[in-house]
Amino acid sequence: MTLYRATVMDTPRDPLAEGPDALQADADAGLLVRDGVICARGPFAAVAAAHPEEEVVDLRAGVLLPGFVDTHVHYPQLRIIGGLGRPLLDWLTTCALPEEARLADAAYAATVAREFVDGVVRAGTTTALVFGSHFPGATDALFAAAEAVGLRMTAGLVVSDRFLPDALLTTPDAALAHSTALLEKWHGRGRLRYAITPRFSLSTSDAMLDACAEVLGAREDVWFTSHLNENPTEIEEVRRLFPGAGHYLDSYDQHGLVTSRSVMAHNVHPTAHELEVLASSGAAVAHCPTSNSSLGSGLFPLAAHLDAGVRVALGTDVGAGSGFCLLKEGLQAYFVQRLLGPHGVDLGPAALLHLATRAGALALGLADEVGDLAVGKQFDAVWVRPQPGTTLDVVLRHGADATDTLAKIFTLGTPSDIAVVWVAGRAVTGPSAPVPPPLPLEAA
Ligand SMILES: Nc1nc2[nH]cnc2c(=O)[nH]1
Ligand SMILES: [Zn+2]
Repeated sequence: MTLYRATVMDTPRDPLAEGPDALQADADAGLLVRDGVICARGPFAAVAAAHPEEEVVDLRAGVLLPGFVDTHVHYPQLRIIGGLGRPLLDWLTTCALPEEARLADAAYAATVAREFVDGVVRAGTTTALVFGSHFPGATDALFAAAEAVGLRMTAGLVVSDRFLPDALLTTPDAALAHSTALLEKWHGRGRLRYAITPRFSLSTSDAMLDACAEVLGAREDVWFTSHLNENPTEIEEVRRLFPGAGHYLDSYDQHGLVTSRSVMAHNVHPTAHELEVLASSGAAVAHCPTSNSSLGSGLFPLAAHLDAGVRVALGTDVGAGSGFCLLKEGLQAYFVQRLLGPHGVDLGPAALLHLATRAGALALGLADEVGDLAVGKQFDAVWVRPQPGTTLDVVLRHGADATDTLAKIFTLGTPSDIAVVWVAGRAVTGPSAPVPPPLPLEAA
């Protein structure tokens, strides 16, 4: 067993529903971890007195937070982060899809998979819902890389049968066969799960969405993810392609793909009826604010989602998003709501922490295991410990209170301020993390 001594902050209750007091902030707390699970939490002196023989890890020089949960990120897009200045469909054609085609090369895909998982955990993400590749071998490499590092990951083969370059297309039969094979190999293995992943309605026929529904229907515990209502031109095209659908969400819903195990990315331009359907089905929305800002997709109507009772969490949407760190997404979510003026939601630091952690765990059906640092949860955690002398280090020493400290972490924090990341009690970054084999200098 290990006894961690730290300032601990988490949000087992929802500050958006209950107000900023829902922030749980414990100065000089003791967290006792056995077999990766938190088995005691309280004032350090009390926990230490009850367990005098345990090894103590002193983390008082920083702040301990729950591991971040990224509910929307694309593995094949790591190397094209930074493609600024284009709207969605132009960006896809120019930046994303040519790079995604390169993952046909198994060696290239394996290298990118390792770079991706490494980048994700270094940013403090311990749980992620990941868009895989259009290629089964490359998606297999992603699962293997996540397993090697220990990332808690839900992912799947991305499937499409129209609109994209030929190299990225498949048929409904092949999609069914390859998805099923990957699902059978990886779903439920350690911390890995499978998600059915049609790219978006624009690139999938009704027959392909039927194939997706067949895989989803075969298992109770498999997940579904796709894109929704991101950009006005995209929405118009979907309307044209699915004349029988009442709206964009309906193009999925008509195939039984909108359930409490569905996570829909973006939803920047929803109709009232779509919000009703999302709420009544229990589906969640992955809000990706740096992506929405970079592509000029729009200002996310968070208030409308919350008023309708739709579950919302955060996603980085790399490579349209600007990096893997949920701290930056939290800050950008805050900015977007500010820019909405009276229509924006007042996102305080506690709400940002909730969106970056427990809200994601709830969206992924994992809130009994992760998302906060309560007794009984997995020890998935990040230790925010900036290098001495950095601006974050300086301002953290002058935080007025816990909320102010958290505000400073979201405002200034970057992956380089995250000193250690644990998944299920095991360090996956930091000094005691296993050293992965070196990457080749040049991709094959
Ligand atoms: N942001 C984003 N939207 C998409 N819609 C379909 N594919 C994508 C993608 O790769 N990124
Ligand atoms: Zn996306």
